[in-house]
Amino acid sequence: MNYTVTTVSAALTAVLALSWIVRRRSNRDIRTIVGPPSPSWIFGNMLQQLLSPSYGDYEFKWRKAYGSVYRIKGCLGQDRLMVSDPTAVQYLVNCPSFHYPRSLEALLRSVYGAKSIIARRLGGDHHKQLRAWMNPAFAAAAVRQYQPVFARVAQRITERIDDCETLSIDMCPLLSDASLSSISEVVFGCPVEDLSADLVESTFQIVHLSSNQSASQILFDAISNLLPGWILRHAVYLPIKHFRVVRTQLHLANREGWRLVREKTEAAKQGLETGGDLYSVLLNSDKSNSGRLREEDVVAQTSLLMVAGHDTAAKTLAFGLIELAQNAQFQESLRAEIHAALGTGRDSEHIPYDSMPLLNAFIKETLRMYPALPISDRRALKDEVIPLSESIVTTAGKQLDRVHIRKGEVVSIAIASYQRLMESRWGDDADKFRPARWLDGTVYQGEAIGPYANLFSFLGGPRTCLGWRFAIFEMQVFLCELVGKFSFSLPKDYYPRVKIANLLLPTDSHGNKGALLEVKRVL
Ligand code: HEM
Repeated sequence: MNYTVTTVSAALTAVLALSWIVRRRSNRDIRTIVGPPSPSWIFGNMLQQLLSPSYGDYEFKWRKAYGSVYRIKGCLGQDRLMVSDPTAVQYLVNCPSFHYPRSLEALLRSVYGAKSIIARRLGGDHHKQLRAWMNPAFAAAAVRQYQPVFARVAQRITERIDDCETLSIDMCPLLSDASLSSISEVVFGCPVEDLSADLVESTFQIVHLSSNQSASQILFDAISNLLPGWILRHAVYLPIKHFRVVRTQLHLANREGWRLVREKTEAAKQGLETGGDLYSVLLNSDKSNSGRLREEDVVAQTSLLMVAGHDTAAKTLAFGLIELAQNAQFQESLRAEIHAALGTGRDSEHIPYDSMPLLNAFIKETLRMYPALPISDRRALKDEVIPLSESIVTTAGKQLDRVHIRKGEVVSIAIASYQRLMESRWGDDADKFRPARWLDGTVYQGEAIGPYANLFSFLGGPRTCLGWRFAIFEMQVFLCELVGKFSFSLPKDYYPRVKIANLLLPTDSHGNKGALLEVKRVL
């Protein structure tokens, strides 16, 4: 009895304390911004946003009803700003006063390591320096040289499809294995089979763990964000299964990273050819102007490149194939374009990938409708003012052309919502998958805010995705191979859905993950 009373009192005290912290931090400006009613104090609108049957069921309607800047309720009565206004999102990614929420920052440090480029974002100059070193390996000319690797890996997907005994194939594992193979060959200079099997398994386990979303996880994240950073950084040492997986990943990635780096430096010392892989390029590059990239800095990128570089591209491709399967006519036209580009007997090395209008319109439309990261939260490190491209009217009837944000408040960059803006960006049918919009002049041609096609799928500003050219080129090569050789259609009674669990995931109508397609040889 005493035990129960104590537990209930402790829980009540904790809830009151958390609600006091949240209220103390809340800001009048945000509270007067219009937004949907909240169905629950504990979860606010978060379950609608993150656990709806299909991602965007609520969010895309809210955007239409309340505009490109509106307020939703987070867990425990917290106010959150949802932003898809083009000026505002651009400001959020360029302004150094906005950083990851504490729980995400702690997670990124734990999975990728404190010295990985993504965890060094607060380091300002250090982050800039690391990017300057890594950038040349991701520049257009460098990425072009990876073509034979992408083509070889794509052929292996074909072989695996040919080996399948059933007509219906879940394309997700095939694409996931293939993108990890590309990363392994391009970044580390060896086939994925030569990497430590434990590390490969651990990488897939991390992807698997991060592709689950639940109400308790959402609440846990919200509470974590209220805790001081040092507690979160130490929490990873708790004896909990998820944390053990995270610790193992970082340990294995560091061990493998050092093995690869030592092998490459040893080979270079002996005057042996080390190849054109990214790690060799980074280790051998001449840094006479800005100091040398240390070996430990190269090693520190191993976990990040393995996890972030493969799952994003694989999921994007899976969504693209699901759309193709639902549009037989476009699929035929795309295949005809690929066959024409291949010509008679021309090998894939000579395909003019950038001059294929349907292929590139299709990739842009896939990235627009299915940004791997549909929403990205930022925490204000100090009081800030976010400018807007269009003014908004508050619940009190006041017109705002900028929004005041207080230190500690969370703003969500609504990437997927931005990519469905009608009037100012993508046209009246922005909710529809229609690659032709990129060819018929529908899309906005003005000032670009992301690195590619005015999209925000790779974010923008000084922390734009480093691998965006890599991802585009890989998708071009994989699609030419797959659509050139196979036709894709949806199995009977299969209704694809889109879920979110950190990244967007394809599922069936029962929530089972995967992209099940009927795949038939056509060439
Ligand atoms: C379709 C595929 C991809 C998408 C949609 C994508 C998207 C993104 C996004 C949105 C970010 C910013 C994350 C944030 O700030 O929260 C990011 C960062 C990053 N991405 Fe990608 N990515 C893709 C593929 C790749 C590939 C293939 C690589 C490497 C080979 C890569 C390497 C990186 C790195 C290193 C960063 C961190 C950059 C920094 O912190 O300065 N990405 N990516």
